[in-house]
Amino acid sequence: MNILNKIASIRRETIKREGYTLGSAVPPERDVPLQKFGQNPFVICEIKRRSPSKGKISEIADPVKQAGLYFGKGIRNISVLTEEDHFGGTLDDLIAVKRAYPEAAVLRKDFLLEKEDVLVSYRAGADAVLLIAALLDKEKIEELYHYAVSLGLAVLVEVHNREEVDKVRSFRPKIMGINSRNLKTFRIDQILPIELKKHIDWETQVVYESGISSFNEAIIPFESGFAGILVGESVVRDPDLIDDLIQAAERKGEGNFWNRLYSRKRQGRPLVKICGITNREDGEAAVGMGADILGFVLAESPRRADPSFIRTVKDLDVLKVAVVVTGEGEPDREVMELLEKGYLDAVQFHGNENPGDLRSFSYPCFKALRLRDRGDVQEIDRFPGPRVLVDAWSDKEYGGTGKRLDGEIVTEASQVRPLWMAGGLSPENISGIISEFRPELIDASSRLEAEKGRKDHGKMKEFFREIDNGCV
Ligand SMILES: O=P(O)(O)OC[C@@H](O)[C@@H](O)c1c[nH]c2ccccc12
Repeated sequence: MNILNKIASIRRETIKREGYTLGSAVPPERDVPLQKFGQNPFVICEIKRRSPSKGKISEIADPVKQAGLYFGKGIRNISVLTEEDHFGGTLDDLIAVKRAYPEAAVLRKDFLLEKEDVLVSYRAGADAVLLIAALLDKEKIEELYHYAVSLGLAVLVEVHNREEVDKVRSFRPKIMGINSRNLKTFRIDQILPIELKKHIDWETQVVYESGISSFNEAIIPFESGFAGILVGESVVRDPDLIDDLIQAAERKGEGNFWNRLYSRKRQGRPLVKICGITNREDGEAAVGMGADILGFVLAESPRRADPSFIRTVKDLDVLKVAVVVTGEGEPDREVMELLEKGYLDAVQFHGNENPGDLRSFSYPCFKALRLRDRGDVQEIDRFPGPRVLVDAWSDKEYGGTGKRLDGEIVTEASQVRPLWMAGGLSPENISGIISEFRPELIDASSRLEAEKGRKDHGKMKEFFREIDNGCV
Protein backbone atom coordinates (compact mmCIF):
# COMPACT_ATOMS: atom_id res chain seq x y z
CA MET A 1 0.00 0.00 0.00
CA ASN A 2 1.47 3.41 -0.91
CA ILE A 3 1.68 6.18 1.61
CA LEU A 4 -1.21 8.14 0.21
CA ASN A 5 -3.55 5.23 0.42
CA LYS A 6 -2.26 4.42 3.88
CA ILE A 7 -2.90 7.93 5.14
CA ALA A 8 -6.31 7.93 3.53
CA SER A 9 -7.28 4.62 5.04
CA ILE A 10 -6.19 5.66 8.53
CA ARG A 11 -8.11 8.86 8.10
CA ARG A 12 -11.21 6.90 7.14
CA GLU A 13 -10.81 4.78 10.22
CA THR A 14 -10.46 7.88 12.38
CA ILE A 15 -13.56 9.45 10.89
CA LYS A 16 -15.41 6.23 11.41
CA ARG A 17 -14.27 6.20 15.04
CA GLU A 18 -14.55 9.86 15.98
CA GLY A 19 -16.59 11.52 13.29
CA TYR A 20 -15.50 14.84 11.82
CA THR A 21 -13.94 17.15 14.33
CA LEU A 22 -12.76 20.70 14.01
CA GLY A 23 -9.81 20.08 16.29
CA SER A 24 -9.59 21.38 19.82
CA ALA A 25 -7.98 24.67 18.83
CA VAL A 26 -10.92 25.87 16.83
CA PRO A 27 -14.10 26.55 18.80
CA PRO A 28 -17.03 25.64 16.60
CA GLU A 29 -18.92 28.78 15.76
CA ARG A 30 -22.63 29.38 16.26
CA ASP A 31 -24.45 32.64 16.12
CA VAL A 32 -27.30 32.01 18.56
CA PRO A 33 -26.91 31.65 22.32
CA LEU A 34 -27.34 28.30 24.06
CA GLN A 35 -30.40 28.07 26.30
CA LYS A 36 -30.98 25.80 29.24
CA PHE A 37 -33.13 22.84 28.25
CA GLY A 38 -35.68 21.75 30.83
CA GLN A 39 -36.87 25.06 32.21
CA ASN A 40 -40.32 25.12 33.67
CA PRO A 41 -42.88 24.36 32.56
CA PHE A 42 -40.98 21.29 31.45
CA VAL A 43 -43.35 20.58 28.60
CA ILE A 44 -41.51 19.87 25.35
CA CYS A 45 -43.59 20.42 22.25
CA GLU A 46 -42.46 18.83 19.03
CA ILE A 47 -42.48 19.86 15.40
CA LYS A 48 -43.43 16.62 13.71
CA ARG A 49 -44.85 16.27 10.21
CA ARG A 50 -45.31 12.55 9.98
CA SER A 51 -44.18 9.30 11.53
CA PRO A 52 -43.86 5.66 10.54
CA SER A 53 -46.60 4.72 13.00
CA LYS A 54 -49.13 7.46 12.26
CA GLY A 55 -48.35 8.42 8.66
CA LYS A 56 -49.01 12.04 7.85
CA ILE A 57 -49.77 14.28 10.81
CA SER A 58 -49.60 17.77 9.31
CA GLU A 59 -47.96 19.67 6.47
CA ILE A 60 -46.30 22.27 8.72
CA ALA A 61 -45.32 24.39 5.72
CA ASP A 62 -43.72 26.89 8.08
CA PRO A 63 -42.00 25.37 11.11
CA VAL A 64 -41.24 28.86 12.47
CA LYS A 65 -44.95 29.59 12.58
CA GLN A 66 -45.55 26.27 14.36
CA ALA A 67 -42.83 27.09 16.88
CA GLY A 68 -44.47 30.49 17.31
CA LEU A 69 -47.73 28.82 18.34
CA TYR A 70 -45.85 26.88 21.00
CA PHE A 71 -43.77 29.85 22.12
CA GLY A 72 -46.81 32.10 22.32
CA LYS A 73 -48.42 29.72 24.77
CA GLY A 74 -45.39 29.77 27.04
CA ILE A 75 -43.47 26.76 25.77
CA ARG A 76 -39.70 27.20 26.12
CA ASN A 77 -38.61 23.69 25.19
CA ILE A 78 -39.14 22.89 21.54
CA SER A 79 -38.24 19.61 19.89
CA VAL A 80 -37.58 19.64 16.17
CA LEU A 81 -37.66 16.30 14.42
CA THR A 82 -35.00 16.67 11.75
CA GLU A 83 -35.04 13.15 10.33
CA GLU A 84 -36.05 13.39 6.65
CA ASP A 85 -37.00 9.98 5.31
CA HIS A 86 -39.52 8.85 7.89
CA PHE A 87 -40.53 12.00 9.73
CA GLY A 88 -40.37 14.61 6.98
CA GLY A 89 -38.11 16.96 8.90
CA THR A 90 -34.91 18.77 7.97
CA LEU A 91 -32.06 20.40 9.81
CA ASP A 92 -33.13 23.64 8.16
CA ASP A 93 -36.28 23.56 10.31
CA LEU A 94 -34.15 23.58 13.41
CA ILE A 95 -31.88 26.36 12.19
CA ALA A 96 -34.89 28.51 11.33
CA VAL A 97 -36.71 27.84 14.61
CA LYS A 98 -33.69 28.66 16.73
CA ARG A 99 -32.97 31.86 14.79
CA ALA A 100 -36.55 33.01 15.21
CA TYR A 101 -36.80 32.04 18.90
CA PRO A 102 -33.31 32.32 20.38
CA GLU A 103 -34.75 32.26 23.93
CA ALA A 104 -36.27 28.83 23.39
CA ALA A 105 -34.25 25.73 24.15
CA VAL A 106 -34.32 23.63 21.00
CA LEU A 107 -33.87 19.87 21.03
CA ARG A 108 -32.56 18.16 17.94
CA LYS A 109 -34.68 15.06 17.61
CA ASP A 110 -32.99 12.63 15.28
CA PHE A 111 -31.18 9.33 15.09
CA LEU A 112 -27.70 10.59 15.84
CA LEU A 113 -24.91 8.08 15.32
CA GLU A 114 -21.57 9.86 15.29
CA LYS A 115 -19.77 12.75 16.95
CA GLU A 116 -20.12 14.60 13.68
CA ASP A 117 -23.89 14.53 14.11
CA VAL A 118 -23.56 16.07 17.55
CA LEU A 119 -21.25 18.81 16.32
CA VAL A 120 -23.52 19.59 13.40
CA SER A 121 -26.48 19.81 15.81
CA TYR A 122 -24.58 22.27 17.95
CA ARG A 123 -23.60 24.43 15.02
CA ALA A 124 -27.12 24.40 13.64
CA GLY A 125 -28.27 26.00 16.87
CA ALA A 126 -29.51 23.09 18.98
CA ASP A 127 -29.40 23.51 22.76
CA ALA A 128 -29.99 19.83 23.35
CA VAL A 129 -29.69 16.56 21.47
CA LEU A 130 -31.48 13.25 21.73
CA LEU A 131 -29.43 10.08 22.06
CA ILE A 132 -31.38 6.85 21.65
CA ALA A 133 -29.97 4.00 23.74
CA ALA A 134 -31.60 1.38 21.51
CA LEU A 135 -29.55 2.63 18.60
CA LEU A 136 -26.07 2.96 20.08
CA ASP A 137 -23.79 0.57 21.89
CA LYS A 138 -22.52 1.36 25.36
CA GLU A 139 -19.20 2.86 24.30
CA LYS A 140 -20.73 4.93 21.54
CA ILE A 141 -23.50 6.46 23.58
CA GLU A 142 -21.11 7.35 26.36
CA GLU A 143 -18.70 8.92 23.89
CA LEU A 144 -21.44 10.97 22.23
CA TYR A 145 -22.85 11.96 25.60
CA HIS A 146 -19.56 13.35 26.89
CA TYR A 147 -18.85 15.02 23.61
CA ALA A 148 -22.23 16.79 23.62
CA VAL A 149 -21.72 17.86 27.22
CA SER A 150 -18.29 19.23 26.34
CA LEU A 151 -19.99 21.49 23.79
CA GLY A 152 -22.40 22.73 26.45
CA LEU A 153 -25.37 20.84 25.03
CA ALA A 154 -28.01 19.21 27.20
CA VAL A 155 -28.56 15.56 26.35
CA LEU A 156 -31.84 13.69 26.50
CA VAL A 157 -30.95 10.00 26.75
CA GLU A 158 -33.88 7.89 25.61
CA VAL A 159 -34.61 4.41 26.95
CA HIS A 160 -37.47 1.96 26.64
CA ASN A 161 -36.44 -1.08 28.67
CA ARG A 162 -34.23 -2.21 31.54
CA GLU A 163 -31.29 -3.28 29.38
CA GLU A 164 -31.11 0.24 28.00
CA VAL A 165 -31.18 1.71 31.49
CA ASP A 166 -28.31 -0.62 32.42
CA LYS A 167 -26.42 0.47 29.32
CA VAL A 168 -26.25 4.11 30.43
CA ARG A 169 -26.10 3.74 34.22
CA SER A 170 -22.30 4.07 34.40
CA PHE A 171 -22.33 7.68 33.18
CA ARG A 172 -25.52 8.71 34.98
CA PRO A 173 -27.12 10.98 32.37
CA LYS A 174 -28.62 14.09 33.93
CA ILE A 175 -31.74 14.00 31.76
CA MET A 176 -33.39 10.74 30.78
CA GLY A 177 -36.36 10.18 28.48
CA ILE A 178 -38.57 7.13 28.66
CA ASN A 179 -40.47 6.49 25.47
CA SER A 180 -43.88 4.93 26.00
CA ARG A 181 -43.75 3.90 22.35
CA ASN A 182 -41.75 0.87 21.39
CA LEU A 183 -39.80 2.05 18.32
CA LYS A 184 -39.76 -1.46 16.88
CA THR A 185 -43.49 -2.28 17.16
CA PHE A 186 -44.84 1.31 17.56
CA ARG A 187 -47.10 0.13 20.37
CA ILE A 188 -47.74 2.61 23.15
CA ASP A 189 -47.94 1.48 26.74
CA GLN A 190 -48.63 4.42 29.01
CA ILE A 191 -47.72 2.39 32.07
CA LEU A 192 -44.28 1.35 30.83
CA PRO A 193 -42.53 4.67 31.65
CA ILE A 194 -43.93 4.63 35.17
CA GLU A 195 -42.60 1.13 35.80
CA LEU A 196 -39.27 1.65 34.08
CA LYS A 197 -38.59 4.88 35.96
CA LYS A 198 -38.26 2.83 39.16
CA HIS A 199 -35.09 1.29 37.70
CA ILE A 200 -33.37 4.60 37.14
CA ASP A 201 -31.51 4.75 40.42
CA TRP A 202 -29.36 7.85 40.08
CA GLU A 203 -30.24 11.48 40.42
CA THR A 204 -31.69 12.62 37.14
CA GLN A 205 -34.64 14.39 35.59
CA VAL A 206 -36.90 11.98 33.76
CA VAL A 207 -39.03 12.97 30.79
CA TYR A 208 -42.11 11.00 29.76
CA GLU A 209 -42.20 10.69 25.96
CA SER A 210 -45.01 9.97 23.48
CA GLY A 211 -48.65 9.07 23.47
CA ILE A 212 -49.99 11.96 25.56
CA SER A 213 -53.11 13.53 24.09
CA SER A 214 -55.04 14.97 27.01
CA PHE A 215 -54.92 16.75 30.34
CA ASN A 216 -55.90 13.57 32.13
CA GLU A 217 -53.00 11.64 30.60
CA ALA A 218 -50.56 14.47 31.29
CA ILE A 219 -51.21 14.46 35.03
CA ILE A 220 -50.06 10.82 35.24
CA PRO A 221 -46.33 11.53 34.70
CA PHE A 222 -46.30 14.78 36.67
CA GLU A 223 -47.97 13.12 39.66
CA SER A 224 -45.60 10.16 39.35
CA GLY A 225 -42.31 12.00 39.78
CA PHE A 226 -41.50 12.79 36.16
CA ALA A 227 -39.82 16.14 35.61
CA GLY A 228 -41.25 16.74 32.16
CA ILE A 229 -43.22 15.46 29.19
CA LEU A 230 -42.59 15.40 25.44
CA VAL A 231 -45.62 15.72 23.19
CA GLY A 232 -45.68 15.62 19.41
CA GLU A 233 -48.71 14.61 17.41
CA SER A 234 -51.37 15.99 19.75
CA VAL A 235 -49.97 19.51 19.94
CA VAL A 236 -49.36 19.58 16.21
CA ARG A 237 -53.02 18.73 15.69
CA ASP A 238 -54.32 20.97 18.46
CA PRO A 239 -51.98 23.62 19.89
CA ASP A 240 -54.72 24.65 22.36
CA LEU A 241 -53.96 21.44 24.24
CA ILE A 242 -50.79 23.18 25.42
CA ASP A 243 -52.76 25.22 27.98
CA ASP A 244 -53.92 21.95 29.56
CA LEU A 245 -50.43 20.44 29.48
CA ILE A 246 -48.95 23.46 31.23
CA GLN A 247 -51.66 23.23 33.85
CA ALA A 248 -50.95 19.53 34.33
CA ALA A 249 -47.27 20.34 34.88
CA GLU A 250 -48.25 22.04 38.12
CA ARG A 251 -49.33 18.73 39.61
CA LYS A 252 -46.45 17.25 41.55
CA GLY A 253 -45.70 14.17 43.62
CA GLU A 254 -45.46 10.40 43.43
CA GLY A 255 -48.96 9.56 44.59
CA ASN A 256 -50.76 9.08 41.32
CA PHE A 257 -53.26 6.21 41.23
CA TRP A 258 -51.46 4.50 38.34
CA ASN A 259 -48.06 4.78 39.95
CA ARG A 260 -49.31 3.32 43.22
CA LEU A 261 -51.32 0.61 41.52
CA TYR A 262 -48.42 -0.73 39.50
CA SER A 263 -46.15 -0.64 42.53
CA ARG A 264 -48.40 -3.43 43.81
CA LYS A 265 -48.08 -5.54 40.69
CA ARG A 266 -46.34 -8.88 41.10
CA GLN A 267 -44.93 -10.81 38.19
CA GLY A 268 -47.38 -13.41 36.92
CA ARG A 269 -50.26 -12.44 39.18
CA PRO A 270 -53.12 -10.22 38.04
CA LEU A 271 -54.12 -7.14 39.96
CA VAL A 272 -57.39 -7.73 41.76
CA LYS A 273 -60.27 -5.32 42.06
CA ILE A 274 -63.14 -6.25 44.35
CA CYS A 275 -66.15 -4.20 43.44
CA GLY A 276 -69.44 -3.32 45.06
CA ILE A 277 -68.11 -2.81 48.59
CA THR A 278 -70.78 -1.31 50.85
CA ASN A 279 -69.52 -2.06 54.35
CA ARG A 280 -66.29 -2.12 56.32
CA GLU A 281 -66.23 -5.86 57.11
CA ASP A 282 -66.28 -6.77 53.41
CA GLY A 283 -63.66 -4.16 52.59
CA GLU A 284 -61.34 -5.27 55.35
CA ALA A 285 -61.71 -8.91 54.42
CA ALA A 286 -60.97 -8.22 50.74
CA VAL A 287 -57.88 -6.21 51.62
CA GLY A 288 -56.69 -8.90 54.02
CA MET A 289 -56.99 -11.49 51.25
CA GLY A 290 -54.97 -9.37 48.81
CA ALA A 291 -57.27 -7.00 46.93
CA ASP A 292 -55.41 -4.16 45.19
CA ILE A 293 -58.47 -2.01 44.49
CA LEU A 294 -61.82 -1.69 46.21
CA GLY A 295 -64.63 -0.44 44.01
CA PHE A 296 -67.42 1.65 45.48
CA VAL A 297 -70.53 2.03 43.37
CA LEU A 298 -71.70 5.62 43.47
CA ALA A 299 -74.55 5.19 41.06
CA GLU A 300 -78.12 3.93 41.25
CA SER A 301 -77.59 0.34 42.31
CA PRO A 302 -78.47 -2.24 44.94
CA ARG A 303 -74.74 -2.05 45.72
CA ARG A 304 -74.59 1.67 46.11
CA ALA A 305 -72.04 2.75 48.73
CA ASP A 306 -72.84 5.55 51.10
CA PRO A 307 -70.37 8.45 50.68
CA SER A 308 -70.16 8.80 54.45
CA PHE A 309 -69.19 5.12 54.68
CA ILE A 310 -66.37 5.69 52.17
CA ARG A 311 -64.91 8.33 54.48
CA THR A 312 -64.59 5.72 57.23
CA VAL A 313 -62.33 3.35 55.29
CA LYS A 314 -59.58 5.82 54.51
CA ASP A 315 -57.18 3.83 56.69
CA LEU A 316 -57.43 0.65 54.56
CA ASP A 317 -54.21 0.04 52.64
CA VAL A 318 -55.76 -0.34 49.20
CA LEU A 319 -56.64 1.83 46.22
CA LYS A 320 -60.19 3.12 46.17
CA VAL A 321 -62.16 3.66 43.01
CA ALA A 322 -65.57 5.21 42.54
CA VAL A 323 -67.73 3.50 39.96
CA VAL A 324 -69.95 6.10 38.38
CA VAL A 325 -72.52 6.05 35.61
CA THR A 326 -72.86 9.39 33.92
CA GLY A 327 -74.45 10.31 30.62
CA GLU A 328 -71.80 12.87 29.97
CA GLY A 329 -69.73 15.33 31.93
CA GLU A 330 -68.57 15.14 35.51
CA PRO A 331 -69.81 12.85 38.23
CA ASP A 332 -71.85 14.57 40.92
CA ARG A 333 -70.54 16.89 43.60
CA GLU A 334 -70.30 14.17 46.27
CA VAL A 335 -67.90 12.09 44.21
CA MET A 336 -65.79 15.11 43.33
CA GLU A 337 -65.49 16.02 46.96
CA LEU A 338 -64.35 12.52 47.96
CA LEU A 339 -61.68 12.71 45.26
CA GLU A 340 -60.59 16.17 46.29
CA LYS A 341 -60.16 15.12 49.89
CA GLY A 342 -58.30 11.93 49.01
CA TYR A 343 -60.94 9.42 50.13
CA LEU A 344 -61.00 8.11 46.60
CA ASP A 345 -58.03 7.62 44.24
CA ALA A 346 -59.70 7.29 40.87
CA VAL A 347 -62.95 7.04 38.95
CA GLN A 348 -64.26 4.22 36.82
CA PHE A 349 -66.67 5.57 34.22
CA HIS A 350 -69.26 2.90 33.60
CA GLY A 351 -71.97 4.77 31.72
CA ASN A 352 -72.31 6.49 28.36
CA GLU A 353 -69.39 8.87 28.78
CA ASN A 354 -67.61 10.26 25.75
CA PRO A 355 -63.84 10.05 25.37
CA GLY A 356 -63.79 13.82 25.83
CA ASP A 357 -65.24 13.55 29.33
CA LEU A 358 -62.23 11.48 30.35
CA ARG A 359 -59.69 13.65 28.53
CA SER A 360 -60.43 16.73 30.56
CA PHE A 361 -61.19 15.00 33.87
CA SER A 362 -59.09 16.28 36.77
CA TYR A 363 -58.47 12.98 38.55
CA PRO A 364 -57.11 9.61 37.46
CA CYS A 365 -59.80 7.65 35.67
CA PHE A 366 -60.49 4.83 33.28
CA LYS A 367 -63.40 3.72 31.14
CA ALA A 368 -65.32 0.52 31.66
CA LEU A 369 -66.67 -0.61 28.30
CA ARG A 370 -69.44 -3.11 27.95
CA LEU A 371 -68.71 -5.04 24.79
CA ARG A 372 -71.60 -6.50 22.86
CA ASP A 373 -69.70 -8.09 19.99
CA ARG A 374 -66.32 -8.15 18.32
CA GLY A 375 -67.09 -4.91 16.47
CA ASP A 376 -67.18 -3.12 19.83
CA VAL A 377 -63.53 -3.97 20.45
CA GLN A 378 -62.54 -1.01 18.26
CA GLU A 379 -64.22 1.24 20.81
CA ILE A 380 -61.36 0.60 23.24
CA ASP A 381 -58.90 2.77 21.35
CA ARG A 382 -61.27 5.73 21.31
CA PHE A 383 -60.78 6.15 25.03
CA PRO A 384 -57.75 7.89 26.50
CA GLY A 385 -55.74 6.63 29.44
CA PRO A 386 -53.49 3.67 30.07
CA ARG A 387 -56.18 1.01 30.41
CA VAL A 388 -59.82 0.24 29.60
CA LEU A 389 -61.81 -2.26 31.66
CA VAL A 390 -63.87 -4.58 29.48
CA ASP A 391 -67.14 -5.90 30.81
CA ALA A 392 -69.95 -8.03 29.43
CA TRP A 393 -72.90 -6.33 27.78
CA SER A 394 -76.32 -6.28 29.38
CA ASP A 395 -79.44 -4.49 28.14
CA LYS A 396 -80.80 -4.02 31.60
CA GLU A 397 -78.00 -3.03 33.90
CA TYR A 398 -74.68 -1.23 33.77
CA GLY A 399 -72.67 -3.75 35.76
CA GLY A 400 -72.66 -6.49 38.33
CA THR A 401 -74.87 -8.64 36.14
CA GLY A 402 -72.74 -11.73 36.58
CA LYS A 403 -72.66 -12.11 32.81
CA ARG A 404 -69.47 -13.27 31.12
CA LEU A 405 -67.65 -11.98 28.09
CA ASP A 406 -67.26 -14.16 25.06
CA GLY A 407 -63.76 -15.67 24.72
CA GLU A 408 -63.14 -14.34 21.21
CA ILE A 409 -63.98 -10.82 22.31
CA VAL A 410 -61.61 -11.13 25.25
CA THR A 411 -58.79 -12.34 23.02
CA GLU A 412 -59.27 -9.45 20.62
CA ALA A 413 -59.52 -6.90 23.39
CA SER A 414 -56.26 -8.15 24.90
CA GLN A 415 -54.51 -7.34 21.63
CA VAL A 416 -55.49 -3.70 21.86
CA ARG A 417 -54.40 -3.03 25.45
CA PRO A 418 -53.30 -5.15 28.37
CA LEU A 419 -56.46 -6.87 29.54
CA TRP A 420 -58.54 -5.48 32.36
CA MET A 421 -61.47 -7.80 32.69
CA ALA A 422 -64.83 -7.81 34.48
CA GLY A 423 -68.10 -9.68 34.15
CA GLY A 424 -69.14 -12.88 35.89
CA LEU A 425 -65.75 -13.68 37.40
CA SER A 426 -66.18 -16.25 40.13
CA PRO A 427 -64.27 -18.80 42.24
CA GLU A 428 -65.43 -21.45 39.75
CA ASN A 429 -64.10 -19.83 36.58
CA ILE A 430 -61.24 -17.55 37.61
CA SER A 431 -58.30 -19.94 37.46
CA GLY A 432 -59.27 -21.06 33.96
CA ILE A 433 -59.69 -17.47 32.84
CA ILE A 434 -56.28 -16.53 34.19
CA SER A 435 -54.49 -19.37 32.51
CA GLU A 436 -56.30 -18.79 29.24
CA PHE A 437 -56.23 -14.99 28.92
CA ARG A 438 -53.53 -13.81 31.36
CA PRO A 439 -55.45 -10.66 32.32
CA GLU A 440 -53.51 -7.84 33.91
CA LEU A 441 -56.42 -6.97 36.17
CA ILE A 442 -59.51 -8.91 37.18
CA ASP A 443 -62.61 -7.33 38.64
CA ALA A 444 -65.17 -9.34 40.58
CA SER A 445 -68.35 -8.35 42.33
CA SER A 446 -71.69 -10.14 42.15
CA ARG A 447 -70.40 -13.71 42.11
CA LEU A 448 -68.70 -13.15 45.45
CA GLU A 449 -71.89 -12.14 47.23
CA ALA A 450 -74.07 -13.73 49.86
CA GLU A 451 -76.79 -11.27 48.89
CA LYS A 452 -76.81 -8.06 46.89
CA GLY A 453 -74.40 -5.63 48.51
CA ARG A 454 -72.88 -8.18 50.94
CA LYS A 455 -69.89 -10.34 50.22
CA ASP A 456 -69.68 -13.99 51.15
CA HIS A 457 -66.28 -14.20 52.81
CA GLY A 458 -66.00 -17.91 52.08
CA LYS A 459 -66.49 -17.25 48.37
CA MET A 460 -63.96 -14.43 48.45
CA LYS A 461 -61.39 -16.67 50.09
CA GLU A 462 -62.04 -19.32 47.49
CA PHE A 463 -61.71 -16.69 44.76
CA PHE A 464 -58.27 -15.61 45.96
CA ARG A 465 -57.14 -19.21 46.33
CA GLU A 466 -58.24 -19.93 42.77
CA ILE A 467 -56.34 -16.87 41.54
CA ASP A 468 -53.16 -18.42 42.90
CA ASN A 469 -54.06 -21.71 41.25
CA GLY A 470 -54.55 -20.00 37.91
CA CYS A 471 -51.18 -18.30 38.12
CA VAL A 472 -49.06 -21.42 38.27
O1 LIG B 1 -46.27 12.22 18.83
P1 LIG B 1 -46.14 11.72 20.21
O2 LIG B 1 -46.81 10.38 20.43
O3 LIG B 1 -46.59 12.75 21.22
O4 LIG B 1 -44.55 11.47 20.48
C1 LIG B 1 -43.63 12.53 20.50
C2 LIG B 1 -42.19 12.01 20.68
O5 LIG B 1 -42.09 11.45 21.94
C3 LIG B 1 -41.84 11.01 19.59
O6 LIG B 1 -41.86 11.70 18.41
C4 LIG B 1 -40.47 10.36 19.78
C5 LIG B 1 -39.93 9.97 20.95
N1 LIG B 1 -38.70 9.40 20.76
C6 LIG B 1 -38.42 9.45 19.44
C7 LIG B 1 -37.29 9.03 18.74
C8 LIG B 1 -37.26 9.23 17.39
C9 LIG B 1 -38.33 9.78 16.70
C10 LIG B 1 -39.48 10.20 17.39
C11 LIG B 1 -39.52 10.05 18.76
